[in-house]
Amino acid sequence: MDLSGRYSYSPLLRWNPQVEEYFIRAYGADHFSRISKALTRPSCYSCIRVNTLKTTTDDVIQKLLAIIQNSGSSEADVASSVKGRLQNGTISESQIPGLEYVVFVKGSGPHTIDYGYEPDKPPKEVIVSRKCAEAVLRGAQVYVPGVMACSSHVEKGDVVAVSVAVEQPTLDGGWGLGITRGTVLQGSQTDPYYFERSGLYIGQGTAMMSRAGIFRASEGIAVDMHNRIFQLPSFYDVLEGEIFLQNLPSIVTAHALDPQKGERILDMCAAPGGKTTAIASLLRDEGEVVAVDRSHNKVMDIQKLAAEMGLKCITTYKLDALKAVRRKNESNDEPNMCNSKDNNYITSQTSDSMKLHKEVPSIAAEGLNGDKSCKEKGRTCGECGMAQEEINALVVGLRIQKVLVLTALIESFLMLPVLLLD
Ligand SMILES: C[S@@+](CC[C@H](N)C(=O)[O-])C[C@H]1O[C@@H](n2cnc3c(N)ncnc32)[C@H](O)[C@@H]1O
Repeated sequence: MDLSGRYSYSPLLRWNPQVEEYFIRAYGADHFSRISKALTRPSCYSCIRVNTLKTTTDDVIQKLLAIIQNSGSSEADVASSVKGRLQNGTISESQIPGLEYVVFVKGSGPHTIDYGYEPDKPPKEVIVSRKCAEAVLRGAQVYVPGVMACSSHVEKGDVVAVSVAVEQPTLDGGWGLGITRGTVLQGSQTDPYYFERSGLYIGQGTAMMSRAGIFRASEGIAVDMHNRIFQLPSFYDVLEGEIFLQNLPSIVTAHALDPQKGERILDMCAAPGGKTTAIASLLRDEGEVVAVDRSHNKVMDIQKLAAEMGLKCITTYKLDALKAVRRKNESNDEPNMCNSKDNNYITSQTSDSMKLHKEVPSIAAEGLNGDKSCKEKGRTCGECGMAQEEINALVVGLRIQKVLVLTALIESFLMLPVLLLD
């Protein structure tokens, strides 16, 4: 193997043969090969949603430009400051009609990185998880939980080459990483994923902790990435509450839902609250967004984001959406199920009694039949007896669920998909 080529970023997608054949027929071989290549790269721009309840697009652009101009100028400063993160970006307002509250910051790449490879002296290395690598390719630093393995004798301040270990097929037919967190790398072919990681190096950084520190700490930056294959700005801690970094398809989702002031909208897999807060902003904080997530901590994340953005119309619930809806004639044995005389309500079936655990009123399963009369203003549905506003909540909830499915697919294509070496 040519070891100088090993320290590069040249991933190849391997498709299920049937899927590949289908796409080649649909797109033609050339087009499909370009699509496959593009899927191994991050988006070439970052997308920011401006919180128009707090500020304006122009103001955000001005502030970002000012941050660039006023940041420190010493080399160390540049590496860690916003200037360092933004200087390669071009900031522009979205030209998409209706999305004037979106700002694009252009990135650059792929860049060639000299990892200082010498035949007898491999560079010190850090292996990160795929999720961590996806974030790094979008401008993030390497945080402690993302580190899977590290060379021996890495000390704070050492320069390290960062590569990604992508999940591989397991013997039981599933997929797995197969690296024990904390593994020591020797820089030799006996290292885990040595061959698989060839061509999967995403940049070079400075270790912010020693090897022992990285695996002892529970949070914090493990590697400050100063030399990246793709340079996209990080907006961590920048203009908090005024902007939110969000993929364009997610922003479009909320836009397509067309929330109107006073509406009640249900978001059933809501954390961390990107679309929830986008919807609440479009409502101008007038109405209600019922934001549901099955994880307690993630519900707290939604609350934190809503508070940061100054949004008050968001109500959060810890709730498993899959177990949430029960039909009128189903039996109700569980003590914590809420069931009124007229309607079955969405309610969490988890048995704990966390603070967040409360019934979501007024959203009934019967709305699923989509009776058009239910949607007419001021009407009560003859079939299920629900007031119009209650049905609206569910209908809108269904609308968003449909769009969310689509978005999830688009988003997954925008992220680094499962990469396998050919
Ligand atoms: C990709 S995230 C959603 C992103 C979010 N819509 C946004 O725009 O910020 C998926 C979320 O769905 C939640 N989730 C998955 N299954 C769920 C279920 N059955 N009920 C409620 N939440 C669920 C997960 O906990 C996770 O927080």
